[in-house]
Amino acid sequence: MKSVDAHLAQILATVRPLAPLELDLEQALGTTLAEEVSSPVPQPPFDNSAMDGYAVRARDVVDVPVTLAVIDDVAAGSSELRAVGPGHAVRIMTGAPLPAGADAVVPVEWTNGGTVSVTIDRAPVAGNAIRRAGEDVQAGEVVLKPGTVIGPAQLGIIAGVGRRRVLARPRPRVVVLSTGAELVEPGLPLGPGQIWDSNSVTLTAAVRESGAEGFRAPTVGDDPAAFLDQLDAQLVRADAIVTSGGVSMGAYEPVKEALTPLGTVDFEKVAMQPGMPQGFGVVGEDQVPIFALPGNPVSSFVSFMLFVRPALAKMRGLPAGSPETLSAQAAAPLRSPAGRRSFLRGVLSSDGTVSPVRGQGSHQLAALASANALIVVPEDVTEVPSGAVVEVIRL
Ligand SMILES: Nc1nc2c(c(=O)[nH]1)N[C@H]1C(S)=C(S)[C@@H](COP(=O)(O)OP(=O)(O)OC[C@H]3O[C@@H](n4cnc5c(N)ncnc54)[C@H](O)[C@@H]3O)O[C@H]1N2
Ligand code: MOO
Repeated sequence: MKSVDAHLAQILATVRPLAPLELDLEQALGTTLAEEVSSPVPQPPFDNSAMDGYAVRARDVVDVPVTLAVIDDVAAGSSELRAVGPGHAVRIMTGAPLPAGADAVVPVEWTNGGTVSVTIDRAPVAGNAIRRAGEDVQAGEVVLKPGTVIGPAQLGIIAGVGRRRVLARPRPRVVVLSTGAELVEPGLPLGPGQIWDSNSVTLTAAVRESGAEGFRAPTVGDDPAAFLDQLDAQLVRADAIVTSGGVSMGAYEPVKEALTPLGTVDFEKVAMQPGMPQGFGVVGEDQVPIFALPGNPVSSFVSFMLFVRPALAKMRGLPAGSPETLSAQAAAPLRSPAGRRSFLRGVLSSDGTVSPVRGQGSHQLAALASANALIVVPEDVTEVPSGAVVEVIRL
């Protein structure tokens, strides 16, 4: 059997980062920056007030209370400014440019709020409540580096330095395709022998949570030709395809039957539990990566976390590898089949212990939904005593 690490290594050697595109601000959230972004001007671009109050010369407000003549009123956005001379004050709002001559701002709370003259009863130090030009960023300074994921604050600084478009790797478009004649759309009634399709819902959500765009394609039955038709139809909008079901040893395995003759997708047994049967390769003219995951609900989800998620990270231009683990103490004894790496479903507590959930079958989706971690038991370990230290992957 192929090892988990060898399977991931093959996947990561195959998938490529998506080519960067010029994206509008509206499209850039969640994408990966592929250029340096710098500010053409200092930020703030000019000295300005940090508070609503009065711009003054600090040396005029040493002995308080003192009354000064209010010679002007400046709001944020004002451009015509009168200089502050001896005995003068200018009423100023937060963000408004500091008039020449002034070297301190007195918050309105320290005054009587006058508009013709103002009485100030607390002395400011020079520089009080002034935000200096360039205090955040110097002109030409780099504010974001390539490889940064653009979240809300990063998008904000891109806009804040005046950019409308940015060069970034887009979020991969991933089509999720469930197969199985027994599958019924959630919300519709079940007939005999049928179950509701949960895998495509889980996997599409997992795609989105991995920073990619997930599209849930219509489910196909057990017919390899119908599967290939659906695949063909979906390939036009896909940077990657994830399928579920139809990859094991049964009489009707549409994914395996349809893809094996192409010669570009391998179906193998990977030494893990759950998730042993795995298909991976490329399809179509553009050599789109395809992940043919096993149909058991827990198996497909665990496979996604171990193989698809790192691949999506690589496609996004981010560091990619095995999921991060942390150490925890097993709160109960654990069992694992010899020669396979187990990913048991567990609940990780804040006290650093992890308890396996009841129901470790690869069909037990409700048990998975009650877990917040996968407990990793190595290939050469079959029993873990209670209290032993184990590695866990947070879900
Ligand atoms: N003789 C063998 N039988 C099986 C083997 C084996 O090595 N030899 N491997 C087992 C393992 S391990 C797994 S995992 C499954 C994988 O099966 P398939 O990928 O072919 O998946 P299906 O047979 O289509 O379905 C398996 C199971 O999962 C349910 N399922 C499928 N799709 C969905 C969906 N979208 N939503 C919810 N549930 C789904 C399906 O009804 C089956 O119960 O094979 C074992 N058998
Ligand atoms: O390996 Mo299968 O994925 O256990 O259920």
